[in-house]
Amino acid sequence: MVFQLRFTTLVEAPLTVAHDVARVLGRPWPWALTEVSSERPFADEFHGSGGLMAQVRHTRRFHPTGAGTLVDEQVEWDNRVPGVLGRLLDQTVVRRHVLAAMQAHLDLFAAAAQRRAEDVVQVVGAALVDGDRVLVARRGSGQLAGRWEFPGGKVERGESELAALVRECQEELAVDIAPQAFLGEVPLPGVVAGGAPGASTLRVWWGRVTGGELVAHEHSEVRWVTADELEDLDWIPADRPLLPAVRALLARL
Ligand SMILES: Nc1nc2c([nH]c(=O)n2[C@H]2C[C@H](O)[C@@H](COP(=O)(O)OP(=O)(O)OP(=O)(O)O)O2)c(=O)[nH]1
Repeated sequence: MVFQLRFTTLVEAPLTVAHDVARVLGRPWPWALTEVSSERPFADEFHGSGGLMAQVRHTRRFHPTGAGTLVDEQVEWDNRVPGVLGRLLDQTVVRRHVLAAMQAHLDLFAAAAQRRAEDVVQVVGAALVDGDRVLVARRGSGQLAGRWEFPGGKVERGESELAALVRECQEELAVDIAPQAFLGEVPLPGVVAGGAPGASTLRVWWGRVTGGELVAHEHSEVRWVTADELEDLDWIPADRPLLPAVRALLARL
């Protein structure tokens, strides 16, 4: 008979940090587990067995949200003792042990991930929408010059993500914006602002222009494009996984 418990934790950290800290902390089981799959920074799965639990299956999924990373964990196990006695043992001993161990583990994890996030540079991007079009910007200089991106930039220490988004749009485009909702998050490869390789992510919010005259202060070009024109642009490769969410947004507005 298979027993299971599910745990959901909201961690104030980007996807990469939540995933990496979770992996450093491991799992709260006193025996070794074998990695079955790992897809950084979205999921991992470990199997093992020990104590009263046979065939433990522990899966974790990391979902980006506007408030941080939602970590969805499932612990499944089979009891070594069959039948009614096994069910009784599960209710009185095993389940309580799993709950207590996971609770302590998750509290530690959430605090550690939040602390680690303070040292990781966060990049924010704005998908600015007008009617059925979204504003895209072509990077004017640097290694990624000529590639298309969402206007935005690095969040400064002590600054909120949305304050950074508003500031960057003012600096880069000379417009006031009203952020509307979180759209998605992708890991950024390589080093961002001298941080650890692969530690930063780009978190994109959609919004509307509420004032100002659009001027490309830092980009070589800005363009309002429809959903059908998105795919053909020469995007920064890291941004491509965000395009389905932008298309879906334009379709439903
Ligand atoms: N703004 C933006 N940056 C992106 C996107 N995709 C992507 O990989 N990046 C990367 C490029 C850079 O390594 C980093 C953002 O840095 P940035 O140079 O725009 O930041 P910033 O405006 O704060 O610039 P600065 O202080 O260095 O002048 O994120 C995107 O869609 N928008």
